[in-house]
Amino acid sequence: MEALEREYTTLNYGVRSTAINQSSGNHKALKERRKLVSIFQPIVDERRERRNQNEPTEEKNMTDILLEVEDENGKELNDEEIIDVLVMYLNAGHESSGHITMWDTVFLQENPEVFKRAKAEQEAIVKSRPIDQKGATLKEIMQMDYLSKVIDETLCLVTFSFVVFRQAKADVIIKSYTIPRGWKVLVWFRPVHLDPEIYNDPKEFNPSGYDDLTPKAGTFLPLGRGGRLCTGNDLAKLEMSLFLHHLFLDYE
Ligand code: HEM
Repeated sequence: MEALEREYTTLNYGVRSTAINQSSGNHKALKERRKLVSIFQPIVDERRERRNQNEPTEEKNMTDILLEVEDENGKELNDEEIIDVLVMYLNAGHESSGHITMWDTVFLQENPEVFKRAKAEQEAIVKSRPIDQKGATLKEIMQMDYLSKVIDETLCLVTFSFVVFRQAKADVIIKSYTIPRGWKVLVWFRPVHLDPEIYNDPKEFNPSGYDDLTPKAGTFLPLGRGGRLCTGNDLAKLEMSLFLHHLFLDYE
């Protein structure tokens, strides 16, 4: 696991950098990616072999499912495609929520009033819980209104995925500038979240700012938008809520 984390760290440093030369972050990231592929390949080989031999597996995992899927013409994924999905999911699903949770704890520590209010909400939820209930339920998580705002504010302030890549499918005109069809575009999310015309005091950590706010389309982007919206957005929020729920209740 530690070795995987090291490879991912280098990959992440270079993933949004420009391919300038052999010592650039981008070049190193591609090198680390090849290492990750070589870590995943034997896993895919082993699972494929089991499948070919019809060997029962104790537990079906994501690799097994990816080996099974077919498109509308019955075409299966090849090894490269399967490994691509595995590399991407581990990265997208692990680093991001861990990072934001870390920032949640930092902002909560720096803002004792917010901490107090968020803790009180959790304590109230637990108070009205049946005595024999173990752990938080989904219904309770839906009631964590203030905690949800704490997480949204952290997501916004940090904007972990600060930029995404797109390619213009047609000529696009924005404020008299033309982005020609086929051009690659970097879409910067962070300046949107830090724009004082959209958010009051955007650099302040203020979860209550969401009390009466219905963000206008395209102004809340920490989890992306449109067809490529983060597939793990609900899972990420669930993970972060559960972590903070236990942090508030079990630690001083
Ligand atoms: C706080 C946590 C997270 C943040 C901030 C985050 C952010 C994002 C953003 C901004 C995108 C859009 C990228 C783009 O438009 O090109 C994205 C896509 C994606 N995320 Fe997340 N994510 C988080 C957690 C997760 C988790 C937990 C998973 C999976 C378990 C996940 C899986 C994915 C996948 C698969 C995509 C690609 C979707 C596609 O291109 O169709 N993410 N994420």
